[in-house]
Amino acid sequence: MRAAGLNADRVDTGSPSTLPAAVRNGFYSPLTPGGMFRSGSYVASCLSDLADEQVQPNGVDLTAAKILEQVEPGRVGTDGKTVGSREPVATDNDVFGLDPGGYIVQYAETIAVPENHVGFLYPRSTLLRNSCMLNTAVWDAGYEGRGEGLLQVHHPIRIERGARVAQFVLAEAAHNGVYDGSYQGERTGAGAPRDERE
Ligand SMILES: O=c1ccn([C@H]2C[C@H](O)[C@@H](COP(=O)(O)OP(=O)(O)OP(=O)(O)O)O2)c(=O)[nH]1
Repeated sequence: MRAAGLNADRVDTGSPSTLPAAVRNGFYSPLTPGGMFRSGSYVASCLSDLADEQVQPNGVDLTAAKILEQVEPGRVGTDGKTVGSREPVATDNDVFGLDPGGYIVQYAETIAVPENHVGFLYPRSTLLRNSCMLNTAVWDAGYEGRGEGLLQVHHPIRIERGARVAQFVLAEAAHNGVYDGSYQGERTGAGAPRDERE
């Protein structure tokens, strides 16, 4: 990620020099409060377009709006990156029939990660129990958008559009600045469809 407005949250640990450099330099303290995971209702307050059944004890379930298949190579370089083009997987009666392979899932919900927090996403265990996995990255403080994940299918599966596939959780966290990267505001623009369910 890229961070805007660097605002180092240093802590005075008073730690002896035998501690790791990150602790000595004040960037991390085992005594720093934080790392506390928030309740499902708190997480729900940071998301829009939710149904009651999506709010779980420790987080909020996200639904699959669209599933895509990558058709052109992407690029990750030292000077930037590009995402290769993808094409939507067709549905049959609103069901994605997926053969083994890698797919991109676009979530229906808009997430706004509040300051002093970091987000993590986990697959619904039913995916794992069906030989599928959802791979995810870090959700930065200040990010807002409808994100994406990598769905690995190791055995054919049928996923209905709008079905719950993942759970998003929020933990309190110190951070340096807020998210200001290229994915800020993705799929939320005015004039864009409310979501991509149709
Ligand atoms: O599984 C995930 C994890 C994160 N995000 C969102 C939230 C995160 O804040 C944003 C950017 O992620 P990251 O910082 O990893 O992107 P990058 O590859 O470093 O690109 P950039 O520097 O343009 O942000 O994407 C997702 O959509 N899916």
